[in-house]
Amino acid sequence: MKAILALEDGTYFEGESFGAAGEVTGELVFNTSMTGYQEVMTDPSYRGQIVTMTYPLIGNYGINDEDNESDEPQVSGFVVRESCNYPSNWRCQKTDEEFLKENNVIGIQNIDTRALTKHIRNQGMMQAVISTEDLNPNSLVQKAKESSLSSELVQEVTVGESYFLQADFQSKYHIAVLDLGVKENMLDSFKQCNADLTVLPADTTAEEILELNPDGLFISNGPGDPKDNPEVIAEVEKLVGKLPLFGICFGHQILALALGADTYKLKFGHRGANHPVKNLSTGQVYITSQNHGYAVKEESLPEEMIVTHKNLNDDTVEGMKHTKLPIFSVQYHPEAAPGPHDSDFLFNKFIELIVDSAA
Ligand SMILES: NC(=O)CC[C@H](N)C(=O)O
Repeated sequence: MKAILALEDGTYFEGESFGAAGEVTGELVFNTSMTGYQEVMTDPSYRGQIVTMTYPLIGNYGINDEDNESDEPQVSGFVVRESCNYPSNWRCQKTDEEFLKENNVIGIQNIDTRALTKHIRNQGMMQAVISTEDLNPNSLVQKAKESSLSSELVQEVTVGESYFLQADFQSKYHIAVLDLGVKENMLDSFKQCNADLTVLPADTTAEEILELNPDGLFISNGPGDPKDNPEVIAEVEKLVGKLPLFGICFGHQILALALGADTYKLKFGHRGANHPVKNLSTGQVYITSQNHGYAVKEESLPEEMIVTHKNLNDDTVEGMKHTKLPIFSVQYHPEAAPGPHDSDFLFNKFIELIVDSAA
């Protein structure tokens, strides 16, 4: 079945429907990871976005029940050059197309994803629409223009009720997790560090968090513009100086805003599994997994916050820490699902910070 991908600037691409039929709008972004399409599809940070995979063959090892980063696919739409109909892997349970179809996610294939990506790199991220129903490019461009990224994406992905998770081995620490769209693999990473977790809805207040008496608070990844969440930022601000704090990606941005700094939107973001990040104090470079469209403004950081990491591609802030309090955060994804495991140790680093600050 024919499908069209149309962008708000008037550009459009004809392709073939794959996954569910219908029509969907979203912010068009690209991801350069060669593997990990299942983790990308199910990462709640992609809520509201149409994701283009730049690697040309997607789906070749299929989909399994274990690698999801959340309960369902989160992307609004999925764009590929070619989806594989005959995946081959011992863990494979279904094809990517079956997965999208059964979860009602609209995909499009046979797209020149190289040309599309170059276009987004030049023009920046923008709203787009995929349709199998309306095949009139002019009307589709109009629909893309009229759409916008929702400001309530966190409410769509956060947990309804808090829940408890036990550490994989001996329980030694208790970490409160502010779930703004948390990826499963972040929870797994903490569980492997002897941490019990209480996962909390995004509207949990600072008082409620303190009542749990946790050893620290982890602020998770999440979708959309961090500034669309003033209530969350205000509650995190109240916890500065009260608990050890660690933020990843969206959590890093929320933490920066809570400390009085500012964030801004990047032109086309960082989404992929090989972004080089430099630790400014050791000079060591890590290859990191990333997925973000916003970043922290370096010059807006208060004096007590220092930049610890920078992206070697564009010199943007990738990590920060407080000079006196046990607070640090990174923009990249140490849990790396998908991606390299260079930065796994950061989960343990938070535990060490908790131990040190209690001593
Ligand atoms: N992975 C994330 O947490 C993404 C954070 C934020 N939504 C951004 O795009 O910058």
